[in-house]
Amino acid sequence: MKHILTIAGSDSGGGAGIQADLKVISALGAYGMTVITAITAQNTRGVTDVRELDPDIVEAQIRAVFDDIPVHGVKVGMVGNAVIIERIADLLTEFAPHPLVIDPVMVAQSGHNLLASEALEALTHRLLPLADLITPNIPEAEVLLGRHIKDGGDMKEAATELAQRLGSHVLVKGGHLNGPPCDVLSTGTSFLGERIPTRHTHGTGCSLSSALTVYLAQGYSLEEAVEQSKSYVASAIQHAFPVGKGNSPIHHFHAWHPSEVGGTNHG
Ligand SMILES: Nc1ncnc2c1ncn2[C@@H]1O[C@H](COP(=O)(O)OP(=O)(O)OP(=O)(O)O)[C@@H](O)[C@H]1O
Ligand SMILES: Cc1ncc(COP(=O)(O)O)c(N)n1
Repeated sequence: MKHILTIAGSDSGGGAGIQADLKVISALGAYGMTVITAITAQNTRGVTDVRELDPDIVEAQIRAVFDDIPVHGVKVGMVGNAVIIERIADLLTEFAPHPLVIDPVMVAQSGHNLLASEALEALTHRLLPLADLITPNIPEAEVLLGRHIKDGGDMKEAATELAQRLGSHVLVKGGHLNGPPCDVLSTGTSFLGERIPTRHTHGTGCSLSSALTVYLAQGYSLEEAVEQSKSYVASAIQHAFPVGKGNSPIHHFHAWHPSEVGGTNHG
């Protein structure tokens, strides 16, 4: 059983962030550990408040895990601000865990900012270069590159250029473009899926990066890990059921408890 650590923000609604990560890690047969960087007051309708934690308690959590428990893979999600980023980067340099998957979370699906604007510099120069794999969605890749991405060709160029700049593999996720969702890896491989017509996709990005961390830790190749993770997330979207009045999370434990209402356009 692999031990996987997620360093991310808490989502009180249970659909994204630390809560989604822990569900994915457990559903895919690994042991999950958590370092919380920020607490969000959040539900299926949006984020109403955010508190970033003191970097000392972020550091204490990371040290508590690494001092005692073998870590077989780390995923990083919402990191909040530059001071927390610097601290995490120092500690990940010290402990050097692999695989290290970083989801450069910037804005929640609901539109709330999850990364301070002054933190971009620290993210790109201190944290992202430590990653084995970075998983930006299209708006995040646009911010990292400083240009617009409008189609599959642009996504391919973006993945290759970011990989060269940051010295890691990059998976640009295509959920935000119209049509069948296609994710593009910096190795040149594209992963085409079928678009499931539902608004219940809260936490898909968090879930994909957690799944990638587990599969890579379990010894899958990069391409296999993307294939498996995409297929897991697609099934979880397919089985999503409404839990609130807004955009509900995906169903992480669909393999054990298939939902009867899961599927399309409900809610
Ligand atoms: N409606 C959909 N049907 C099938 N797959 C989807 C759908 N929407 C997104 N995906 C897939 O889910 C994963 C996450 O993609 P997306 O581009 O939405 O990332 P994200 O914006 O970080 O996620 P989030 O929506 O949680 O912010 C990708 O593998 C993408 O292809
Ligand atoms: C704590 C936390 N981390 C990440 C996300 C992004 O997920 P989404 O884009 O699905 O809102 C979020 N909403 N909250």
